[in-house]
Amino acid sequence: MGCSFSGLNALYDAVNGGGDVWINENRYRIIRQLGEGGFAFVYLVKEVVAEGSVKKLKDPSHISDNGMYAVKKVLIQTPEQLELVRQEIRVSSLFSHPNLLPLLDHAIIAVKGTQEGSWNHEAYLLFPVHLDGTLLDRAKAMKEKKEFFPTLTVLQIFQQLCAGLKHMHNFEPAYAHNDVKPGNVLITNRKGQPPLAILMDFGSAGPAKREIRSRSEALQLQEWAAEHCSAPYRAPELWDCPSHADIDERTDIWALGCTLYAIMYGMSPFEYALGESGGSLQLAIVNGQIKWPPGPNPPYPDALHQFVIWMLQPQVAMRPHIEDVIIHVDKLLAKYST
Ligand SMILES: Nc1ncnc2c1ncn2[C@@H]1O[C@H](COP(=O)(O)OP(=O)(O)OP(=O)(O)O)[C@@H](O)[C@H]1O
Repeated sequence: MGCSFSGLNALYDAVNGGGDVWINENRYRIIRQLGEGGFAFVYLVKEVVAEGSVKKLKDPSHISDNGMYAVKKVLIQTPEQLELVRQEIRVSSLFSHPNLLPLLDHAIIAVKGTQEGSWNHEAYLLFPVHLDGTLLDRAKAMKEKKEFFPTLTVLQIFQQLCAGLKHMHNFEPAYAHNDVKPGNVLITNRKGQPPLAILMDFGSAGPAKREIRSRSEALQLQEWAAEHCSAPYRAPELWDCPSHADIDERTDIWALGCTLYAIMYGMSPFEYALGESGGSLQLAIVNGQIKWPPGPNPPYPDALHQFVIWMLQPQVAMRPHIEDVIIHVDKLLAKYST
């Protein structure tokens, strides 16, 4: 799926009252908005099939039975934003795994800017739609109701995230997702099966290994991380990077540890610092100061708490790789599924 760039490839259909989007040869009717991000809106769309026409998606295994999809519209105002979207498209196209959201089609178009003679761009990215929302929505709703996922469900969701990440970490060269968090996991309920967990949003993903060899490289990395890696899930080495450091995909393992905690308790283990007067998220993270919910009789066995602590090693050299994490989650699943 190469990066197409043409005013003809996709165009917002003004003639039809702005209700339709074209992505290459396929036309989609916008049903409603599903969510929004920094410069993006995500819509539920239904494919408009002209009589006698045949659906032309590159990978026919992703053709939806009911014609429903998600379209992400990204507003692009600077060359840097255009390069970021192109990067997201390139990276998304690299992977094919049941726990990673596939990019089905895309188009980038030029649109007239507000100033006379100026041009901006819009990107349209087509994905399978998952209408049950994100892990963040679910974990927050449960927290409000003071409910908890059963231990087995926590592990089943977590195992799927690990499987998706392993696919990225084992890529040649290794890729890091760089923004693993509950808001980037789509959760779908399935009858008689554990919920399906799918990692999405590859806007921050890239080759994982970086050799930092000077103060200015370290500061550049911190600046990049401040923009791309959500603060409560950001690894210590991305907050306070030494002038000589070998960064690798274990930044994702840190975020994964925070995400396991969030599946249980609805927030990052460091988010408490934001609510404390004089509290500092960065200090809590670089010192690895996890706060567990107070009170006796925690809803989860100590083995799950220890699992989180093991992934949240502030020193990268001590932090496990994805293969180690998978061995451990498999062991816990065997233990708690009986
Ligand atoms: N395939 C999908 N199916 C259903 N809902 C989706 C889908 N993709 C995205 N969404 C919804 O749209 C929201 C924003 O999507 P996404 O995270 O990709 O945008 P973003 O601009 O990269 O966001 P952020 O600024 O948080 O990184 C998600 O939180 C989710 O609620």
